[in-house]
Amino acid sequence: MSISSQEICILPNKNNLALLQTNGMPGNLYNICSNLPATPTRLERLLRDRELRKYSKCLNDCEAELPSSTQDCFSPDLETSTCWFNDEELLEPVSASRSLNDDGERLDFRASKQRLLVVANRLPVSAVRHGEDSWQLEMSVGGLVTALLGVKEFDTRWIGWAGVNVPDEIGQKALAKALDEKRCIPVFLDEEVVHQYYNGYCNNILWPLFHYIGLPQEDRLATTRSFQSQFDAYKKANQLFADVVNEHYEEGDVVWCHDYHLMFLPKCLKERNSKMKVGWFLHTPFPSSEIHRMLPSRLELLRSVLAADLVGFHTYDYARHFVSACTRILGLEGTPEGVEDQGKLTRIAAFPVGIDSERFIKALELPEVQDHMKVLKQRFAGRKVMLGVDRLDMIKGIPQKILAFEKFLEENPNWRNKVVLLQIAVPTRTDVPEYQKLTSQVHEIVGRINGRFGSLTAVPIHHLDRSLDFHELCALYAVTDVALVTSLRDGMNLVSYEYVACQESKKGVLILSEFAGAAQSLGAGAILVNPWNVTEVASSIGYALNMPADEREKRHHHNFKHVISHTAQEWAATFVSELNVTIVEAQLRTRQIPPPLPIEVAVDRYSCSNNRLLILGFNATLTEPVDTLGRKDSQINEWEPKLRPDLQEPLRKLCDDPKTTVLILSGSARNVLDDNFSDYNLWLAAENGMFLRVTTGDWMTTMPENLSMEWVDSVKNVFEYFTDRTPRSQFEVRETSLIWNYKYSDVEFGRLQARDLLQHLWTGPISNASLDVVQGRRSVEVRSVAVTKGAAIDRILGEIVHNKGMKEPIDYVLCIGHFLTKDEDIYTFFEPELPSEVPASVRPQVPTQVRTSTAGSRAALLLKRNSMSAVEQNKSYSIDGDTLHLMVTDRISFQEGSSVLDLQANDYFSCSVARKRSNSRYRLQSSDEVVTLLRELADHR
Ligand SMILES: O=P(O)(O)OC[C@H]1O[C@H](O[C@H]2O[C@H](CO)[C@@H](O)[C@H](O)[C@H]2O)[C@H](O)[C@@H](O)[C@@H]1O
Ligand SMILES: O=c1ccn([C@@H]2O[C@H](COP(=O)(O)OP(=O)(O)O)[C@@H](O)[C@H]2O)c(=O)[nH]1
Repeated sequence: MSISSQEICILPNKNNLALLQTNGMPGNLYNICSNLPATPTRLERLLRDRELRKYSKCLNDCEAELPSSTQDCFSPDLETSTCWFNDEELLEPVSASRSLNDDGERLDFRASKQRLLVVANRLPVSAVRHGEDSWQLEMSVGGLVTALLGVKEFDTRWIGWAGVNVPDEIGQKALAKALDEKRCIPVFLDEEVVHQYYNGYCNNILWPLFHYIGLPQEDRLATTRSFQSQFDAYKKANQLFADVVNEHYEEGDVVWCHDYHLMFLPKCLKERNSKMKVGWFLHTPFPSSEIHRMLPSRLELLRSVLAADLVGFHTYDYARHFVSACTRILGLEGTPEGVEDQGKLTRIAAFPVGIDSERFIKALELPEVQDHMKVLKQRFAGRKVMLGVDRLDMIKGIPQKILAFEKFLEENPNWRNKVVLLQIAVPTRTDVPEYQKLTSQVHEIVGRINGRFGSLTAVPIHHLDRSLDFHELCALYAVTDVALVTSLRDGMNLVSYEYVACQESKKGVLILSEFAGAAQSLGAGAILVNPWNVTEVASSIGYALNMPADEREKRHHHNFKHVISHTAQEWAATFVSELNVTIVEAQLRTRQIPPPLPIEVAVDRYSCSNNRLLILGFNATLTEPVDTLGRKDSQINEWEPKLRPDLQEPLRKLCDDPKTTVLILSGSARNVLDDNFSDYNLWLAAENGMFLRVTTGDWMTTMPENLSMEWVDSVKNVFEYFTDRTPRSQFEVRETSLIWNYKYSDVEFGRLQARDLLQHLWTGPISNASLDVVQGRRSVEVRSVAVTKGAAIDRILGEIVHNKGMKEPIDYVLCIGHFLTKDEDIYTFFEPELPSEVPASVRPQVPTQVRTSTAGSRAALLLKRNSMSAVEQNKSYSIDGDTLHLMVTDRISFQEGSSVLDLQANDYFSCSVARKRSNSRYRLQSSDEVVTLLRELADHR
């Protein structure tokens, strides 16, 4: 067969090949291409990845059909790579993705597969020892193994625990060698660690909690006492996993950590190598933050997971719960993208797992499976068969299922000899007491019901306490009439997927718990039930058994389509692709994060200068950070920001230094600045610079004359409405702006209300006004477009220069603040490297490194040192109540060769405080660092 077959896929020709290559594909698909013409959006990148995956799969499919003679002509070294496990053998060779172009030239598209290190507590095989250095490997059972066995697109190695204690070196070496053939790498855990980490912390604490069973109740004191040692063992075990990963890691590898056993792993890995690409996926539900809050180690676990680049869950609900836990418990910012902490974004998303459906569908044709099917059909001839396949775990709701079946038999005597329930209950975690109790409980119920409804020749429930092999399982899935999945909570539940995959001919009915993740994907075709409602489950059994063929067909068709298109391969490829994209995005984003302020340099330049200007923001710069988590009732009274007590002394020293001018530039109202700074010798600029005073003088306004404030009343109405409806929110009416603040309210409710409030504003009072709506972290502010700190600064400077009678140009500027983006124009105002827009005719002559103004409105900066009268001539005053109005016009005459600002590039320090992204040159993490900085400056006169 020729491979140019267009029905199968679009094969590369010279043109689209060129396109792939210019995009850096596929050879360097996962490396950042610094010379990309334009940065594609995430969607574009993901779509491109998806296309490439389809494309590469297509090439593989085409190749599988190549005549051997065609295959032979490819170079043999391309054939050596091996791929991930297949069903029985675990390993199979992988072929290269190759093709011919239109001109018959051979193209090799098998980009070397990306190396993937899968790290999970359990390896896909469990080891059984047969002698000092002899091991037998058996497949492990569980959804995680099933899901990951379907992953074939990568050059994968699996790192995990082999489920056995191997204390001796000979045994360890022999096991490592046996596993190596299966591309598995063991992590050796000693018995005590396993007991405390796996049986204890993982399966007795995290597992029940994540499935809403809560923390152990019975022996509360013992659990409380052992909690810390179990958590210590958990961390130790995670570190052991990290050590093995580090040993095998190669640059560029993707490290994919799995499940609740390894929540600490992302942190361990990133601490050692921050460049490692780390993803973490949870196979269980992530519960509501109200449940997660109960965990004594709640903070540490969340923080460790957030060290990953990408965090994945089966469903949107679990992802939502996780984000909510991070906002409520850690006080971090949840965004549609994920969770942000100090500028670092951890992407959070849903990636519903699937199965390798083809494996199941093909297996049905195998003679062994056909034989099993025949035996089963004969064995249960004349009866309908219902199937349950679960690990014997309390989350699976096996007792509830059996009780519902009992109720059905009770209420439907006509069905008593006509239906049977086959329940496969695979023993699991048998060392944990809760699981041992469950086994006896289930046996007891089954015995009672069989005694009640059984006869000499038949029983209604066939209960098996063991696992089945793959062929037996497929046969069971194929011949049964109804599958009954009644999990009380379940991350996904792959049994339901497998059942659907095997029912193409019989079109059996799936009864599925609404508390399984699978309900979100198979809910349309399944009968959804609340497993706690035994009556509902019993009647659903009746409905399923009596369902007409056409309805069964429709329902099955719906689900079958989903199962064959949402496969394990697709799941893994999407996750890894998203992880790669996330890394690219993070690198693009870090470009917007300024570097930390080099405090020593800032201090050094300060001490070398003669006329310094310090511009300090107030809120979150000179105040204590708001502790959103430890909100105490008393704090609600502290709406007004307060200067940090530890800043009083350094600030006083700075203000009293004749070589230093301090300007507090804040959005706050005048009275707030008066209350905090009246005793200092400095300048106050309130309401974003619209009001100005030196503390020895009166307030004056720098407001532009034509500033319209007609909108205030209508915006006030909207703010009042939302304040009434949002507990602990508050609004403030300033003279030039209105601000609604919800920093003490419930974060999520506050954010919802803010969204709603914006809608009201945009569609109502401000729709035609020349206003800006500025969204802060926990606030919404409305102000006139003309009101910004950068717009006010030239007028302020003019007044300061004049008032102080400065004889020397300002040769050092430090401008620090937790400013809104709108106000960051203050940083650019002083930026020496910006091109000048001042007309050449009026531009003064300045040394080359010295800044020149960027706009005519910055005229005050360019005042001739000795002609302060120029300011005088262009200034007018008027008095309105207690406010002195200061009007500075731009009609200032310049003289060549001098300036009030003689600022070299390295004497200018713009610095954002506690902002994730900023246009400032530098950043400080919090006001604590501001304290350090100001103390240092104060000590250098
Ligand atoms: O290895 P064990 O401790 O005996 O437990 C077996 C596995 O159980 C859990 O599986 C989950 O993963 C499935 C696939 O994503 C999902 O469908 C199911 O709902 C989950 O319960 C556990 O998360 C795994 O770590 C265990 O290996
Ligand atoms: O005798 C058995 C019973 C179950 N399974 C497999 O165990 C997995 C169970 O996954 P599921 O997601 O339903 O639940 P989990 O056990 O992971 O909680 C499925 O892939 C089953 O095919 C198996 O291999 N042999």
